[in-house]
Amino acid sequence: MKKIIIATQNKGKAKDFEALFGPLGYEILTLHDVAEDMDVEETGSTFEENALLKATALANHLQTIVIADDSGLEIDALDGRPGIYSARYAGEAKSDEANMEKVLKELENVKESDRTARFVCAIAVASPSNEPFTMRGTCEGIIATERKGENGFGYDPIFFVPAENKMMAELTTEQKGAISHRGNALKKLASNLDDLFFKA
Ligand SMILES: O=c1[nH]c(=O)c2ncn([C@@H]3O[C@H](COP(=O)(O)OP(=O)(O)OP(=O)(O)O)[C@@H](O)[C@H]3O)c2[nH]1
Ligand SMILES: [Mg+2]
Repeated sequence: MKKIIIATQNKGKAKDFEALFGPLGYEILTLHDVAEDMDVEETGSTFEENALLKATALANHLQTIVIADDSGLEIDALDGRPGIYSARYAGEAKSDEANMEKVLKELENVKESDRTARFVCAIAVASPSNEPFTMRGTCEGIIATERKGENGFGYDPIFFVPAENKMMAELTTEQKGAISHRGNALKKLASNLDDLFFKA
């Protein structure tokens, strides 16, 4: 099977990528498979900058083409926070539970019509020989007042998707891929994956 390397430590993201790329005939490898110790500091000020940092570091290390994903949740009532700090919003432990708790508390007195938010995903593709590039996908939603659903990761249990009338964590991985920020960013790539990764 053709292999695609994703520069991520996040197992939830890896699952999303598998659902998106598996049906197209690709196997997903992550940092856990190819460079267990690699931890790139996310010092950029945008999703794109951080995705490029992660992708170029691993592409240089492995001398092959790789993908990275930098993503997060922008909440309008919080002026776009947690944004690029989504993974560590409640501290360096990167706890999904603590992050959701913090968001719910900050929105305690915010009414439903003001709880609009979006997931943003920047995908970067880097290789030893070509200029790296990025693409972005988004997914609009509303922050609920309590958790619901068992699937997904991160803030999925508190992110209501009006288009599906369900929480993100109530969707299967395949359903999430069809409408998510990650899926939307990757759609732009999927049609020329073979050209990019497996040129003869
Ligand atoms: O509910 C969610 N559904 C999603 O689909 C989603 N995508 C991103 N996020 C949040 O944003 C952080 C990314 O931060 P991030 O891009 O730095 O990734 P990360 O640090 O988790 O792993 P890595 O890829 O950097 O190794 C994640 O941890 C999550 O908190 C999501 N939450
Ligand atoms: Mg990260």
